[in-house]
This record gives sequence, structure tokens and C-alpha cells, in this order.
Amino acid sequence: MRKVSHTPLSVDDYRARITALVARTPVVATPLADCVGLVLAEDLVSPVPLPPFDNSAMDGYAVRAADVAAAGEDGAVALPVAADIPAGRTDVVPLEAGTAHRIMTGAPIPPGADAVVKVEDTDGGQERVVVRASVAPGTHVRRLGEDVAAGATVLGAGTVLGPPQLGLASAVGRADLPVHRRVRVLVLATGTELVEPGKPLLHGQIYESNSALLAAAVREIGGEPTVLRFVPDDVAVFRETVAAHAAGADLLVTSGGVSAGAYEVVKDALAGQGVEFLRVAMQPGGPQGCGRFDGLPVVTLPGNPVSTALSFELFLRPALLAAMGHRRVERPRATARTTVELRSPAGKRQYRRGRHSGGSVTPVGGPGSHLLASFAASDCLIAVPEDVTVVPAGEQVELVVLR
Ligand SMILES: Nc1nc2c(c(=O)[nH]1)N[C@H]1C(S)=C(S)[C@@H](COP(=O)(O)OP(=O)(O)OC[C@H]3O[C@@H](n4cnc5c(N)ncnc54)[C@H](O)[C@@H]3O)O[C@H]1N2
Ligand code: MOO
Repeated sequence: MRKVSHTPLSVDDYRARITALVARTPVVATPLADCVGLVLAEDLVSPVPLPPFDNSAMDGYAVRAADVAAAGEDGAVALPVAADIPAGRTDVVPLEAGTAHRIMTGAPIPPGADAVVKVEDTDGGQERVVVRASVAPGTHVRRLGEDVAAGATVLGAGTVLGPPQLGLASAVGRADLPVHRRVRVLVLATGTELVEPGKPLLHGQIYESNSALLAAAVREIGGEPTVLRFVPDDVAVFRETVAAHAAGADLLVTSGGVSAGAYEVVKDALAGQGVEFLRVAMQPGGPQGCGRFDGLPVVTLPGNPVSTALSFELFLRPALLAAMGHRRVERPRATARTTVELRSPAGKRQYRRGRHSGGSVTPVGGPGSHLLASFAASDCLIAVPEDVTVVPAGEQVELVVLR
């Protein structure tokens, strides 16, 4: 059993500890439709060139440029239309000198043709076409391989797969891709006072909100949350609930039940079972716990809603992103001038919630960890360092940009 630590850990040390706790997820061949937001685990090499063949960029007529050189302001050139090539036609019909083929956008350029005259520069004829403009060789021809050469690496390992990348993977013929699979996170909110939203409340009860917040936060970064049913503050029920869902999970995240009082169900169930409870030098979010329970990585978050949210933001978000292969796991940082004075406890990094614009930032609500509406209205965190207790109005502060 680990010793209980009394000296608070720094935010950065605790983040490193949580990141080390969550293992990299395995690489799994995944259908493209399920890959958005996930990280490509291997380089993607295209087996085909793109475009795969010379094709027309316009609806019009494939010609030899030399055959229509005399067309222009002073006159027109008439050519017999020897073939019709819609997009998708797969046989090869060479173009004879002195003829034209009617051709559609995306259709293969016939051998012998070197340019396309767009239909607007002709009379649109089907058996014989009158061409009113000359074209340089290569006009409106999209060349084989001009976007991607066969054998080229089109996406590097580590790429986060968004719409353009998934479109490209399809374009080179892939139906699935090797990605780090979604991290599977069990979410378990504890507290006898908690009531499922939608049900009536008695005095002394509150609606449970941390599991909705945590599940959404996990899902937003590409993870797969499973919200466990509420458990009363009962150690045996807590352990049974976790054990029943542990198979296949990568991480258990709990909220509540970790502070100093009586009825601290998470602490009572997990202390001495491989999970260490400690304090991190931050506010909100000081009381934390992490470790392994029966081999399952566990992170126990303090129950106050903003403490839970900030703990996810600062510790779990980077750890889960790293587990899914992301190389960039940090939110963007910025500096701004605070419009009002900020006060912060000595020895703790305080995270205030704020709104920023044009190089200045204004706190939203107070520092309290129950102020969920203020958090929801904010677009950044204002970090006041551990050794600072007063930040005068007009001073520069560091921001974690959330939105
Ligand atoms: N004597 C002390 N008391 C407290 C200390 C302390 O050091 N000494 N620390 C305070 C701090 S800071 C925090 S944070 C909380 C952490 O407490 P727990 O993690 O045990 O959380 P609970 O007591 O269960 O709940 C705290 C608060 O948050 C509400 N809550 C909890 N879970 C949910 C949920 N899923 N949805 C909505 N709201 C939730 C709960 O009702 C409480 O109001 O301890 C302080 N106390
Ligand atoms: O650490 Mo508690 O999270 O300040 O409210």
C-alpha cells in the first residue's frame, strides 16, 4: 500500500501522474465512418494515383488543340462528333485527328486528345460540333497523379482524422484505417443527495450533474464513456458496481466522496486498495485520488461540479488524448490583462473562470467550486500562480483558452 501524502502535489506533477496511469489504447482497423476525431496509427500510403487517369475538368468536347487552332473571334471550326464519353465510361475509344468526342466532367480523356473545349464555347452539337474558341494543349485536362502520386504517403501517423482526411482516405480506396481505439471510461458519480434529472427533488437533494458533464467531456475528445447507475454512499454497493463493469474498461472516473468528512464512499472503498488520496496545490480541485483498483486505473475527482470539470480539463483531458495517440494534448494558452483585481490563496494555483476578448479578460462569477453556471458562461480559465495572492487590475494573466 502506498503512503498517504500530506504535501500537496503540483498541478503539473499530478498531470504527469495521471497521464502515466492511462495506457495507450490498442490500434484497431476501424471503418472510416467511426474514425472522425481519432488518430491515425500508421502512415497511409496511396496505392493509386489521384486523379487515377487523365480526365476532363469541364463538360465539353475532347479535341486535338491543333484541330481547333483556327477557331476564335474571326471564325469557327466544325468537327464530327465521333463518340460520347460520360463520366464512368470505362472502355477506351481513341480520338482520331479531325474529330471531337463529347465528354463530361470527370470522364477519361481519350488517347489522342490533348484538350477540352467547354460546351459554352461550342454550339453543343451531338453529331457535328461548331467550336468557336481555340484552346492551348492541356486546357481543362486534369492530369493523372497531379494531386497524389501512386506510392505517396498521403497522411502521416499521428494525424487527427477530420473530414478532409477521411475524404482523402476514401479517395485512395480505403474502407477502414488503423487508429488508436476510443478510450473506454467508466463514469461513476457518488453521493446519496444526488437525484437523476427528470425526477422530483426533496429538500436536501440536488440533481446529479457530474456524470453528464464527464460523459460529454469524454465523448467530445473521442472517448467512449459508460455512465454507471448511481450508487448510494455504500462501500459494498460501490465495489460491486465497479467490479460488474470493469471488464474492457480503460479507466474508472469517480466524482465525490473524497474529502475529509464522514460518508466518503469513494475513499472508504478504495483507500488501501491501490488508490492513493492526496491533495493537489490548486483551487478548485484540491482533493484528488488516483491508482489502480483490481488492476483498473482509477481517478477520483472531487464532487463539486466545477472541481470535477476543472480536474477533467487539467488532468484527464490531456491523459485521455495522449492515450488515444494525440500529440497535441494541451489547450491553447494566451495572455490577457485582467479587468479587475484577482485574489488567490497562497501556495495554490487558482483557476478562475473568465471571458476574454481583445487582450483583456474578465472573471465570470467568483472562485467557488459550486458555480457551474459561471463555468458554463466562460470561455477561458484564468490561472493565478501558486506564489501570487493578488493580481491588480490591468496586470497580465495567463489563460487556458477553452472556446
Ligand atoms: N472539512 C473539509 N471539508 C471539505 C474539504 C476539506 O478539505 N475539508 N474540501 C472541500 C473541497 S475543496 C471539495 S472539492 C469537496 C470535495 O468533496 P467530495 O469529493 O467528497 O464531494 P462531495 O462531498 O460528495 O460533494 C461536494 C459537493 O458537490 C456536490 N456534488 C457531488 N457530486 C455531485 C454530482 N455528481 N452532481 C452534482 N453535484 C455534486 C455535493 O452535493 C456537494 O455539494 O469537499 C469540500 N469539503
Ligand atoms: O478543491 Mo474544492 O474543489 O476547492 O472545491
